Amino acid sequence: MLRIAVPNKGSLSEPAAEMLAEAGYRQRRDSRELVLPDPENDVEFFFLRPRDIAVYVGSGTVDAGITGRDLLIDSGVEAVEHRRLGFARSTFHFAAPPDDITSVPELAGRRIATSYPVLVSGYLERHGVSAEVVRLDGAIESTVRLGVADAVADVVETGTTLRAAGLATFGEPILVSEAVLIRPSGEPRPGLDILDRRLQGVITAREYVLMDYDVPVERVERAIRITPGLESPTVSPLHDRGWVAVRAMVRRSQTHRVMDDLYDVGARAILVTTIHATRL
Ligand SMILES: Nc1ncnc2c1ncn2[C@@H]1O[C@H](COP(=O)(O)OP(=O)(O)OP(=O)(O)O)[C@@H](O)[C@H]1O
Ligand SMILES: O=P(O)(O)OC[C@H]1O[C@H](OP(=O)(O)OP(=O)(O)O)[C@H](O)[C@@H]1O
Ligand SMILES: [Mg+2]
Repeated sequence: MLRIAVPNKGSLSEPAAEMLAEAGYRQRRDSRELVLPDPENDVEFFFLRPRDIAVYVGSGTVDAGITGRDLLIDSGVEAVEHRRLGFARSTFHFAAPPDDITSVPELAGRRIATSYPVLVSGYLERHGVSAEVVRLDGAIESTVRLGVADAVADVVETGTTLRAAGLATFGEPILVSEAVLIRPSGEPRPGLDILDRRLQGVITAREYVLMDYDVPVERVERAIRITPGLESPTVSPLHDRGWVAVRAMVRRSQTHRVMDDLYDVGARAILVTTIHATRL
């Protein structure tokens, strides 16, 4: 049985559970369940604190885990990022009151509050800046107002929390993060390939839509240049010999541009369908 660590709380927990359910795995019914065997799929889930997951994976106690790239790096543990999962996207930034600090060199000798001390210290060291790192568990944005720090280093998604605290980011992002599947270093454990293929299937199903349309035979080559599909689009005859039907996968983010372009070359009855699952 493949042992998989899954976040039990926080921002990663719900989207991770959703992705696993879409990949055909059992879901826990109660958020207090700590272990969930899924014998039908030959896996066992362990619900753990997101911050601890890298530690369990690094030591080989579990065979794989879902966590954030920022948490993996901050753990300092040797575990391998096996696949990006495309949710819980964020950037990790320095921020401070804009009338005080606006560049990384200005952090020298100042106090920086963060929940990610290893990640931040590593960055400062690489940039030759010597500053005091103050480790706190959360609500980092409040620390400047409360006088325990001069700047912060924290997760930024929309920037709303920073703005509300009167702070502004400066410098390049310290890290671009998202949820990732991690595994112990060395050879992947047997069974990881199946989990990985299933998760990849969910990611693809989310990233693509299925597009169907009819197009006059003499314009089909032009239409297909707009929707080349993943390997090659399906072209089927219609009852009216002058037309064919085409089916292809299209990037979700491109849906409307592609429909406009198809319409312009003469395609009609353009239909878009959501994909539930894929195995490529
Ligand atoms: N607002 C957010 N948007 C996207 N990702 C986020 C956000 N907040 C935290 N994360 C990500 O969640 C992971 C941290 O999860 P963790 O559960 O430790 O903290 P949390 O989500 O802030 O939960 P809590 O503060 O409720 O304990 C990191 O990978 C981080 O990048
Ligand atoms: O850029 P935003 O969209 O505002 O999101 C970023 C905020 O979200 C998270 O905080 P969370 O709500 O988890 O509280 P915490 O600081 O107590 O962890 C993170 O730590 C930031 O504070
Ligand atoms: Mg938080």
